[in-house]
Amino acid sequence: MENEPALEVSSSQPPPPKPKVGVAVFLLKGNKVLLGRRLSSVGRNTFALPGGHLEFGESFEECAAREVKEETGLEIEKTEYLTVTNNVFSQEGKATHIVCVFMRAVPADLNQQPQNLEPEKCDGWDWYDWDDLPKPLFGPLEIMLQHGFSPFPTT
Ligand SMILES: Nc1nc2c([nH]c(=O)n2[C@H]2C[C@H](O)[C@@H](COP(=O)(O)OP(=O)(O)OP(=O)(O)O)O2)c(=O)[nH]1
Ligand SMILES: [Mg+2]
Repeated sequence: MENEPALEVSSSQPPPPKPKVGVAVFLLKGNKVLLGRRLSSVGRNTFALPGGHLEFGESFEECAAREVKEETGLEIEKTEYLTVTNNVFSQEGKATHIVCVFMRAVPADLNQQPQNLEPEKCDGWDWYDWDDLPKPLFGPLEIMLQHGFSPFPTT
């Protein structure tokens, strides 16, 4: 058997950053959507959907259910894929690249109130009328809306 080429010993340079995969969930109740004001460094003080990063081996639906449960305590159902966006931005001098998968879902129990289970990341969750959304929205969300995106099913 031929010898494997010797592994190149890396120099002191850190490895280049890689894109991450985010999953964000339009949780819908009538004409309302669940939003919370972010306290995380990315998009601080802007209103965003519940969501987070895809874990190794997870489906988009599993990630959506896990993140919504971790952040709000709500169980979701009728989870469906909507769209994907490619977000490259610079935050506090740090380049960030996130491919974000947007899902929609409805709460399993319409009477269950969202809880703020990660208060270090979010100021609190509330339902907002689609026609009267709070400002400012998280950048990637704002751009989608400016392009006329709607998460509601067309029937
Ligand atoms: N939560 C959320 N993330 C979004 C939205 N739009 C969007 O592009 N993303 C992207 C950028 C976020 O940095 C990325 C991951 O979400 P996140 O920032 O809430 O992550 P997290 O700390 O809750 O998750 P984790 O690292 O603990 O898994 O998804 C949105 O409306 N809400
Ligand atoms: Mg999150």
